[in-house]
Amino acid sequence: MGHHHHLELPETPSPGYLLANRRTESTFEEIPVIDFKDANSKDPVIRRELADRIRDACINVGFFYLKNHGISHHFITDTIDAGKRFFSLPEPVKMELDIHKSSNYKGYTALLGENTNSEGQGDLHEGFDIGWEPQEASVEENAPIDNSPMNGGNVWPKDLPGFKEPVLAYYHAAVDLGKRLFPLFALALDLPENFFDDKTTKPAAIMRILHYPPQNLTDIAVNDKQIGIGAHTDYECFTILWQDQSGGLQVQNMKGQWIDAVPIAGTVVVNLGDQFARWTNDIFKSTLHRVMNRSGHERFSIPLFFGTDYNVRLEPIPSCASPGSLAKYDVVTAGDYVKSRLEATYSHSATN
Ligand SMILES: O=C(O)CCC(=O)C(=O)O
Ligand SMILES: [Fe+2]
Repeated sequence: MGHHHHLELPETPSPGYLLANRRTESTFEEIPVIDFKDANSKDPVIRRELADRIRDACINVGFFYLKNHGISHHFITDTIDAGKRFFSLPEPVKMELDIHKSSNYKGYTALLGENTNSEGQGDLHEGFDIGWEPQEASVEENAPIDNSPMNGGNVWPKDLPGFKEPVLAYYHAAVDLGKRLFPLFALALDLPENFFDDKTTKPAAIMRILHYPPQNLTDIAVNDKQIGIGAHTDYECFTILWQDQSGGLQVQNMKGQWIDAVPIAGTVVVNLGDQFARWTNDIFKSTLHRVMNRSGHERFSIPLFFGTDYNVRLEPIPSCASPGSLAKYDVVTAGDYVKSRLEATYSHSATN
């Protein structure tokens, strides 16, 4: 037969290296700690070694702790202090910033306002959400206009002096860390270090301050449908999560066991979200996690969800596609994906 008479598998620029090397049968019992001090190294061999450790965590766990992450301690404590002052305002004052009033999911989420696991009955936390905003009003007046579904500014509490500044300072410090992580994720995927640069031009980074009241132990036994945050995966590429010392974050391994992500002072948790799972055909894991605050006291955390620009299409990258294999996911834009997940999360508390 002639050499063009039968269907040929499409050529891909890379031989599905990561696909061939994944270890789907492995599971994890603990979450690795990765030292980020090497991220500054001028030596590409050292950066490569760091990327290899990150790759291993991304393929096998989807979670890792990062130490020497570069976010100054006072940015954290000042933001938690600000959050405590905000959450102790009277409920009607907080509800003036109700997230349901905003077209782009910014502002206040009341207790039970979210239902992160669709099988749950509402999450036992309250939260305050912001997105990109320059730190000083005078700079970046010409910041790129974002016409995506998530477009729009932040809302801030009136009459709460000293709130916005520390919160924005933390936001920018965490966004800077996110910008340093993207090149390492690229390396981990055998892509050029700058692969994500043109896909992350206007940081699609949503930050939350979360407050979990202590959860009554008896209630948990009776009703496991109302926990701090129901089992879910995150929606973006990755999340930079600061958690206080209360504990309660749990991560599901491939055997379905819940592994405690025990707080480790001086670290942040980094976990992958669905955008990376979609880029990589699930070779990078977007791992299920939840929070149950059984500490007996209040718990605070600060997740920052770091996605690509909302107009970027989530297409499988060559190192994660094998010739002729079907992509696991329909290609959608990052903005449409995040918005659809947020709609589902908040729909149960919508008033219309
Ligand atoms: O509070 C935490 O530790 C986790 C929060 C979380 O998973 C989320 O907001 O997506
Ligand atoms: Fe999460």
